[in-house]
Amino acid sequence: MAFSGVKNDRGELRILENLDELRTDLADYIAELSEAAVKERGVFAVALSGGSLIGLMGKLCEAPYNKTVDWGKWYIFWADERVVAKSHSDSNYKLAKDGLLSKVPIVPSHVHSINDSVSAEEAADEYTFVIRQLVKSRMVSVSDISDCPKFDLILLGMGPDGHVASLFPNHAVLDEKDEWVTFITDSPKPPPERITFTLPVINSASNVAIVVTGETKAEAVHLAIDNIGPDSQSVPARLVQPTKGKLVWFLDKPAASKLDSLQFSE
Ligand SMILES: O=C1O[C@H](COP(=O)(O)O)[C@@H](O)[C@H](O)[C@H]1O
Repeated sequence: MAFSGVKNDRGELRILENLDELRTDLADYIAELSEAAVKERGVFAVALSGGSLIGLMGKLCEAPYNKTVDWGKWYIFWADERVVAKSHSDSNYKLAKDGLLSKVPIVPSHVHSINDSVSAEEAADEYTFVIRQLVKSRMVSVSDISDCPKFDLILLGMGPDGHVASLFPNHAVLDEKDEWVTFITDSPKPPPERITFTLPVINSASNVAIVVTGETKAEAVHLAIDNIGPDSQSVPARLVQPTKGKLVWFLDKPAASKLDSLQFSE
């Protein structure tokens, strides 16, 4: 690892030498959280994102994780989803199914994807209802300081504009305080219609990981993590601040290249 430590109030930073190291560290981290949650609660409720994240989770499909992780106890959700058919190449569900879920023994009824045959608004409402039922049965915990669900882990990627889930810069969706899951129909990144966890839900999780690679995202990483004043407030990733949970950043060296004053151990 090139650097590991805590950076101001922005959580733990893990900067990895290369993508292979990042994939291994991420798999270890997820496997450890899964083991701890299963020991404590009997289940592991994890929300995925789309994009590059799924490929970076690939080691979980390999030994030893494919055998040692208690896959039967996993409950899968999406922190955001594109409102397209599940068979569409833009679907975050399809991405995760092809790249991860079809390769490990997850129980199909534990996979909670959105209804792809209704409007974005209906899909967000139905998804909220699904999560509510699972909170009632305690498959998903509940926050002790709000009525929000408390996922064991929410895994986020970040776009070059600093968006996380489908929370885009300067979008009204960033101000949503009442809903758990909301929708947008004007995403600046196609496809336009999406559902997304809101900031209160993301910030109620026990653990949040933001996984970012590549130089094209270095400026957004700098704005999201370093103390640089008002400019940074428009970066959605900066608004990820778990109230009681733990935030960990997984970065490769190019993504971390614009961070202030970090000493890399070569
Ligand atoms: O559109 C989306 O983009 C982000 C970032 O994707 P990446 O490919 O740049 O990592 C992703 O986290 C989100 O789930 C997705 O819907």
